[in-house]
Amino acid sequence: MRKQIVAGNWKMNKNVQESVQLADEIVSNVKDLALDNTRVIVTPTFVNISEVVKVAEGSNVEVAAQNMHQAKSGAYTGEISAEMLTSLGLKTVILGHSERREYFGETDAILAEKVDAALANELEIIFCFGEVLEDRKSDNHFNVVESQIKNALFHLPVDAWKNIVLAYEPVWAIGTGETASPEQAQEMHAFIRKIVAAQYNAEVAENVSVLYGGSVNPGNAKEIFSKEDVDGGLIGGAALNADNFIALIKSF
Ligand SMILES: O=C[C@H](O)COP(=O)(O)O
Repeated sequence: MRKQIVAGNWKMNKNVQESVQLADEIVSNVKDLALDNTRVIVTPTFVNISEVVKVAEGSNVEVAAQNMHQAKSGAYTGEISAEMLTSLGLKTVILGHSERREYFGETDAILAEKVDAALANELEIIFCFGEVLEDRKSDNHFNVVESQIKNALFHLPVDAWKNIVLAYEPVWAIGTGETASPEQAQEMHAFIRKIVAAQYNAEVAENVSVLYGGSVNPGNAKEIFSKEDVDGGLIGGAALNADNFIALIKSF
């Protein structure tokens, strides 16, 4: 049975004290929840990961990274390798976020390399993709999503998929307050499962968790998460406040 996941992407927010405080509030609130089939993940910015790892140690809150470089090591000023993440005890990295694609020029080809580097280091990947508004308006959203997934992930062997989580994030819904309707999310998630099944098999498609991201908040999460093919969310703004984040975890 695939896992439900609530992952908070803190993006470039919170200094070290604020990160520790937020992590602390989340850890102490999540501690008493029965999370049989739900994973809770927080992703602080790189410089705050170590401190947040200390707070989350021994708890049911996982810490992940927002990005990594594809090279093993070397002259890549300002970058972080997969091995650096695993050396902190991390097990998961987000790749392909639309902000990385838009502001840092991450192409499908670069993302395929990052995917390979992460998996070579036994990191699980939360792989993000999603269409921009023009694609949605011109009814091109399924093609865009299919090509993003295909170009970065379909070269992988079947067994690599146990380390893949998919996150559909329509760009027009990120940080805008405008969410995809639960029906739009369900429609896309079902499509994603269909193309994964066609490329691999029904079991891979059934087992992969597919998260929705884009203006999820405590007011709309329940309805979105209740959809058959929606296995949770990748949360931005609402993950920066412990009460909101906890409410989302309780929304299944
Ligand atoms: O990674 C998270 C997404 O970009 C969603 O961000 P948001 O919840 O602020 O719209």
